[in-house]
Amino acid sequence: MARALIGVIGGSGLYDIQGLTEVEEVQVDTPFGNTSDPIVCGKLQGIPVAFLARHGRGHRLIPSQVPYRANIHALRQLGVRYILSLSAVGSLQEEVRPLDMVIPDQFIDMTRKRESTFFGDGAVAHVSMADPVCATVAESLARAFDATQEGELVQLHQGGSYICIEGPQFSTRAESHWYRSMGASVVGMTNMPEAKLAREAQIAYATLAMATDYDCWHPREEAVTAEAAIANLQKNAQRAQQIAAKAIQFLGTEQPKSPAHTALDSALVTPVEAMPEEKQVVIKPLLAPTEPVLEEMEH
Ligand SMILES: CSC[C@H]1O[C@H](OP(=O)(O)O)[C@H](O)[C@@H]1O
Ligand SMILES: Nc1ncnc2[nH]cnc12
Repeated sequence: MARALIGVIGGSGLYDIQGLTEVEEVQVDTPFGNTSDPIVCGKLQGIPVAFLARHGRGHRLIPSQVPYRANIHALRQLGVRYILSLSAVGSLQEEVRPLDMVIPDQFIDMTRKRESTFFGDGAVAHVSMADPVCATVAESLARAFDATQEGELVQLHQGGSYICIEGPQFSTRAESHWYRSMGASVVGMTNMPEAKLAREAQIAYATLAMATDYDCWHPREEAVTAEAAIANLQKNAQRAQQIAAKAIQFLGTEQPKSPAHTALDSALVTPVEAMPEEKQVVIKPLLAPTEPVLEEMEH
């Protein structure tokens, strides 16, 4: 099976990754069925990458229907140690203007209808979500933003909370004001439980969030529509590709250690041998060492 070091999950408006060579599409078998779309594996500047369109190519899946567990399990099976998530978001703060980019360092999970763990059914673990974003992956995105800047007005905001709603409807005005009162920076519909599952899979995760609108709280701006959000996202799509490529280069050459890589060391309560056999099939791949991928790359 193709192996990858870095996974890129492309959100709204980002259905492929440019510049991949040695491309191979794979349908990974998972205990949770199919991924959102076949995973596109290939190399970017010699670094093995796996790209997954979160909503499928053609944007067929609403946020509640994205098979988050299948997606993360499949990426882990491919050997992925770092995930770059690319996402459209609404801005909840005046200074985060539409077209600006944000690298959140926190998430608030307001989703209600999603399977959000690999555990249960005879296997118990409690991973820490105190710092849900890998600081090193976030840093690689920030460095990539700086390295690809061409004097444009797009600003990067480092840090801030991404509040994840169930969707697919956008928020009511009352909700939007409420999220602002919580101090959240941006609102989206997909990064939870994705980030939780990445942590359970011991994958370092960070998001490049692209502000497309002011949601519906702003006194002088129109309430968001999907049409307007996607139009603004498309203005940033090329830049997002450049940032992702550069971050992949940094991560691929530096291969930093992340606390996420050992998240289960202090979290696993049930010994693997005590788990029911069908559960071991789910959990063992999350515990498997990823080092062989790195060794292969060095030769
Ligand atoms: C079309 S705007 C709303 C849509 O875009 C975001 O998705 P993603 O994070 O995959 O870019 C947002 O969460 C909604 O699903
Ligand atoms: N205002 C908004 N709310 C939720 N998800 C979004 N994605 C882009 N804009 C959004």
